[in-house]
Amino acid sequence: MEITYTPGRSPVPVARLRSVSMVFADGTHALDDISIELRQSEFVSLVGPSGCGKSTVLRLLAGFEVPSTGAVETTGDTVGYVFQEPTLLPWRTVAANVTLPAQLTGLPAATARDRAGDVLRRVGLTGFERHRPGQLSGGMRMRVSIARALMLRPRLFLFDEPFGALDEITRERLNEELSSLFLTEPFSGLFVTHSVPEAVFLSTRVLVMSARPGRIVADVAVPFGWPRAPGLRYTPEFAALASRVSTALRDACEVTS
Ligand SMILES: Nc1ncnc2c1ncn2[C@@H]1O[C@H](COP(=O)(O)OP(=O)(O)OP(=O)(O)O)[C@@H](O)[C@H]1O
Repeated sequence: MEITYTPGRSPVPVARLRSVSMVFADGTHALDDISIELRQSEFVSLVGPSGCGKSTVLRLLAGFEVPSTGAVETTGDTVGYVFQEPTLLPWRTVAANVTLPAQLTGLPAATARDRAGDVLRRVGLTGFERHRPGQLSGGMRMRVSIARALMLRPRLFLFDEPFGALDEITRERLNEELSSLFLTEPFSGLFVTHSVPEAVFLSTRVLVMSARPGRIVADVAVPFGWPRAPGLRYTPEFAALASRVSTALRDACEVTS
């Protein structure tokens, strides 16, 4: 595999939250003075207790929400968003689901077809173009969802716990595929997960959030090289780093509970 850059080493910011607090209309205080910077070619995971505001961070970066105080800054480039549910249209084929964003943005049909073939190949779904979502496994449906997001060539890719509902083996395989994709596509990723091993395996950096209202309580660099072999998970270095993240997470839960 050809790596065209050094993951995590660029100083160029692609997205920032600056001292952001978020209080919803019903008074729920979701985020408290949170600052996050995501740089080019970084893949950052966000872990934290349930309800601490992880999805809110993604929604702010996507522009779906406006902060109560503070600033959200992005480059304005295309954003890809992958949700926990694949959210596919059941009556459309795989190819027709994947080309939907291209249709909605007015990409010429021939370009969309070519690009769909390319992104489906990248997620290992060549040959399934004519299948409907109901004929696919959960992991395959999630691959379609990722392929659909790739269609618009996002520079900023936001993942809201996309593999949480999958079995362990499928999840690990998709982690490996996503990490390969990260090396060949020019996006910066912010990945929400409840799984510490998943966060460490995928990331150049892991951010740990406190319980609500969410704050960043730890910023752990992941120094492992790329590409990442599946066996990395069984090394003492991996276990030590996962343990650091888990400890920070446990401390974060205990401080506020
Ligand atoms: N539109 C909204 N109005 C009111 N409260 C909201 C709204 N959206 C989210 N919240 C609340 O804000 C808090 C943070 O929600 P968020 O979904 O960001 O947490 P999360 O860390 O992603 O949770 P989980 O890990 O369980 O998915 C929660 O208490 C949630 O109930």
